[in-house]
Amino acid sequence: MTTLIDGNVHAAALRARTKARAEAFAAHHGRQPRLDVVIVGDHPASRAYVRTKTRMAHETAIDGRLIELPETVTAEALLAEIARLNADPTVDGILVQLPLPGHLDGQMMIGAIHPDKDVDGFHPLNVGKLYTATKIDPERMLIPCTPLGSLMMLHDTLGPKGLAGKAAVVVGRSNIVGKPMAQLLLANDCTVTTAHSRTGDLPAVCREADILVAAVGRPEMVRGDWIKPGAVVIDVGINRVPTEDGKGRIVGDVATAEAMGRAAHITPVPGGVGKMTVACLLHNTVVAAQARAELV
Ligand SMILES: NC(=O)C1=CN([C@@H]2O[C@H](COP(=O)(O)OP(=O)(O)OC[C@H]3O[C@@H](n4cnc5c(N)ncnc54)[C@H](OP(=O)(O)O)[C@@H]3O)[C@@H](O)[C@H]2O)C=CC1
Ligand SMILES: Nc1nc(=O)c2c([nH]1)NC[C@@H]1CN(c3ccc(C(=O)N[C@@H](CCC(=O)O)C(=O)O)cc3)C=[N+]21
Ligand SMILES: [Mg+2]
Repeated sequence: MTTLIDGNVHAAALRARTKARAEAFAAHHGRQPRLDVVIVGDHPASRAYVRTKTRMAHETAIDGRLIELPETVTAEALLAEIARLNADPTVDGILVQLPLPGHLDGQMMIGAIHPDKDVDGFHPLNVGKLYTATKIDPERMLIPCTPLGSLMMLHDTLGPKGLAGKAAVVVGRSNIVGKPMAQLLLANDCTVTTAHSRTGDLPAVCREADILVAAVGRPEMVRGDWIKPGAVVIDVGINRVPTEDGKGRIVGDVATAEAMGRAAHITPVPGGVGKMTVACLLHNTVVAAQARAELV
């Protein structure tokens, strides 16, 4: 028997707790926590994601704003926009949607965001804190949203001590998902393997995993027989694949139908990790707002 880990349920619970905190913040400070999302260009999928983020913010008593810049914006103009948001005391969280157009350096833009407002947890200072922390505390650190959401679902599924000693395999080593995910699992006492495109015999590596996280960006690459019976599978992938009716549909990086009956628990796509990513972004916004309010 395989159970689905319902991202909608987990995300709704986290958003409810976050909303209560956001309302308490507003009652105390006379303004809502504020999140500014910067999007460059008009890639349709990116547009859809950022709209979800600002809509969910409003439903969570957070002042979510969208700043839309043209595809042709210069690095200087984008840096000036980030500097303006850094200097505005009513802005608690800044997110620059990635990827950026080719003429802009994403790492440079992330480095320009004030670390206290870096609700993605991508700034080198926050990355360094995550890397060196002996205790992961999502109340005191800005942790990348997708790995944090995945970790929260693992905690809820396996129990607070349920990760210790488990063999965890993360497929993918990006700075936004794979690497911070491996770091969180390590901090939770898993024995962690990070696999990537140069890994030899990836199916054999995956078969060792008690906890398998797929963050690759290849539709249904992880087959059912790569999954150790009884494993917990976190499917981070969001892949749009064509369908006969021309509308297309979203699938993950795991062949979910094949995993059924093999995995103990698996996150569906859609309705899994993605929902927690957005909820964690709102959580981080309130954490950032509270931390900044303590500073003044
Ligand atoms: N649900 C959510 O909230 C989110 C979902 N996503 C989705 O997660 C997926 C991964 O995103 P992201 O980390 O940004 O992607 P990247 O493209 O930045 O990284 C993909 C990683 O997968 C590895 N990889 C690629 N092909 C293979 C292969 N054949 N075998 C083994 N490893 C491989 C790459 O290895 P190498 O380093 O060697 O090139 C790389 O490390 C995407 O589908 C993305 O849309 C992303 C963010 C949030
Ligand atoms: N600076 C930055 N921070 C990010 O966190 C960031 C980013 N850039 N660039 C793109 C990726 C991708 N990402 C997702 C967020 C929500 C869903 C999501 O809500 N998914 C839903 C719906 C999926 C759908 O229907 O498209 C689900 O999985 O159920 C997915 C993916 C955040 N990212
Ligand atoms: Mg994120």
